[in-house]
Amino acid sequence: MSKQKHSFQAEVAQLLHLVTHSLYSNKEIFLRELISNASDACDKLRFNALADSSLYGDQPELEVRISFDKAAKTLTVTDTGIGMSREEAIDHLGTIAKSGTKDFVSRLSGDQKQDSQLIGQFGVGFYSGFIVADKITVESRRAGLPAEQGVRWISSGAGEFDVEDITRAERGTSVILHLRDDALEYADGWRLKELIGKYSDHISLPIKMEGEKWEEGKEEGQPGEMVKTGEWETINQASALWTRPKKDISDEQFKEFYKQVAHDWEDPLSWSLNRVEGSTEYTQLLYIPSHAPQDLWDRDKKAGVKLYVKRVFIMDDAEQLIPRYLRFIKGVVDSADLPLNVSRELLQESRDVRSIREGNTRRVLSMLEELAKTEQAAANAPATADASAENGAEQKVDIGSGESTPAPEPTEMAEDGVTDVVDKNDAPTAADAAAKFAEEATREGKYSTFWREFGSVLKEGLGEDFANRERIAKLLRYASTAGDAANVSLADYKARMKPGQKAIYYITADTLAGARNSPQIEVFKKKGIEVLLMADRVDEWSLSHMPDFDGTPLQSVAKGAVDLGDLQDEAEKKAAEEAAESVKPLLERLKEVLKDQVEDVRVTSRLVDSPACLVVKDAGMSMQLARMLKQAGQKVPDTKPVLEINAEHALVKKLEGNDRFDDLAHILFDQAVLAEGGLPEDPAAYVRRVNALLV
Ligand SMILES: Nc1ncnc2c1ncn2[C@@H]1O[C@H](COP(=O)(O)OP(=O)(O)OP(=O)(O)O)[C@@H](O)[C@H]1O
Repeated sequence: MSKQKHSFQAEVAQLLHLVTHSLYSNKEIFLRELISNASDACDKLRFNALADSSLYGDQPELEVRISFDKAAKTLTVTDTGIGMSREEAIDHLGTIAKSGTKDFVSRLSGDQKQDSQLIGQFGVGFYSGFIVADKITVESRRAGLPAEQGVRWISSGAGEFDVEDITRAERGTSVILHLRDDALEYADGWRLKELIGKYSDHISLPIKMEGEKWEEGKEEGQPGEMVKTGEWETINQASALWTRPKKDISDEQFKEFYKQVAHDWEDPLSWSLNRVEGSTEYTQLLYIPSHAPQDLWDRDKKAGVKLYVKRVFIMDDAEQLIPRYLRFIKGVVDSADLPLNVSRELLQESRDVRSIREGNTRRVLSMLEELAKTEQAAANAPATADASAENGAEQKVDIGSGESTPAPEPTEMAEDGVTDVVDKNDAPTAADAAAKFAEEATREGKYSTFWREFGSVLKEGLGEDFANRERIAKLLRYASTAGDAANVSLADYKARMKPGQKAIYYITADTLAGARNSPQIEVFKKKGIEVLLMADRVDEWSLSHMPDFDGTPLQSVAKGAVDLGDLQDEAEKKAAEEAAESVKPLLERLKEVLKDQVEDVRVTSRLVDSPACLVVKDAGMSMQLARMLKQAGQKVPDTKPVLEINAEHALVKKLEGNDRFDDLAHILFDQAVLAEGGLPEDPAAYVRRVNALLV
């Protein structure tokens, strides 16, 4: 087929524009991205060849070659991987298949600072070539196709690309970058070797470059030069990182490996490498990222743990290896026991896989406990204590058996992971944004960073992982009435409980401000009883799976009548009983007027400044959760709330004998709905009634 012009998918064109404009100051990452694609392509071939070894043809080696031509101003990355057919080149290099891309591009604002931060989190893969090249030629042949079915793809990154058929003797792909004049430093052997060492040393494939040697000038006075020897030399260590002894792996290498497997630009918060022996044998290298991906809330999103069997890549995102509530974890599991031809279906049934998943879960929980402990220790330490701990030093867990408690290594100062920021236009860049993020993460403490980014997902574990519920419970953090911080653990709360207090009190609302100012907690505030404030969508659901913590029941203050038990003195109890008695006729009248809206009307001692509030029955679903489910289009049982009134309040006292009783009763109810975060059923009627009072 002859040459054909194609247009990029709209999002690709937009992304390309941003890539070349926003990532300018960290341009060298393009090499990591291209080598990483080359390595993925080799992994894919190796995997497909398990079923069909003829795919190797007469070219059994899997390798990456990097070459450059100073005179032609080109840099070429060639791999002997799976390659691409014509259709694949059009599809894969002209569209972005990643989920969340549309959403991602729609969030780009045109503001360079914000956008570069977003791009940094998204990862740009192949397109990063355009940071240093004004034209890219890709030549490829898919494994198994004849030489005449090669393809050439050419684009200058401006909206269109050309595709034509070529004859290509070798299987695999060559990406030829036509370097921009300000990127000629990458047509240099030393510079390339330095970058390969920095970014790709951990890749298990050999990355080769043609050797060079110094040759003196042939005639007197003529300068000497480096000339190519024609021999290809392997530049990297070419052994999978997780197979090396821990002591031989530097922090930089761990971080680089993370960036490759997670497609992230920022350093991880923590990692753990372990060789597990026992009934099933495997190596796990797990990372906790430092920020949430775009699609964290997609519960069907595949987990980010890659499966290898005896060093052979089997699949990305093997969801069976990690429970869903830990879907943010990235890394690699290399099993010694699973068969090479293992399928996703087989994984579901495998006992080995179950025990790997349990081992991974325990390991991640240990890593989180370690982060929390370090942060707590730093917070408790006097100001002069070990500065490295306060600075959010790296958290690493030593290699060892999977069942051992991970021992943190001696700590070092955290690095920002960005070494070469050359800010050309004074504009903030992805690298700046990453550095700023790292600085913030350091300041707030790593566990707090983790909690801010992933806490809501971890909470799902209360309902999903019964066996580890207690460990998860200890990792929970909430805002509370005791202060402004949102890092109160249940253990902290328990330690501060008042004498006689029998429950851990909490309230859920649509927002933290709503929870903090809720009438339902007035008496708690007055008495100085701490209440945990929750505004996460998963809070109520997750807590329904945790009736108690460490033997103390958890009690929603918005459910059931408030019973402060021993926290109320005799005089208070007596006053409450008397008040209830005296307003009985009023309650009856209110019940009659509001019978369509409420289940019951009763007097409460929980209110101090407000006239009324709404609660649900003990086992009922909170109104907030019911609202949320309704919004999500789900069926919710039609239960009515209970209206509780404050017999001491002037408005309530005014009700008695008032000739506008019915209107006031409705206003009282609607205001309680508003205070709880809802909307009156008939807002216009509410406004009319209030206006009638105002004139
Ligand atoms: N060297 C290569 N050999 C074969 N296919 C390739 C090669 N480079 C890219 N591709 C194909 O092009 C697709 C797009 O590559 P790109 O780097 O943009 O995204 P990605 O690798 O899927 O994701 P990421 O942005 O996370 O790296 C790849 O998924 C792959 O199918």
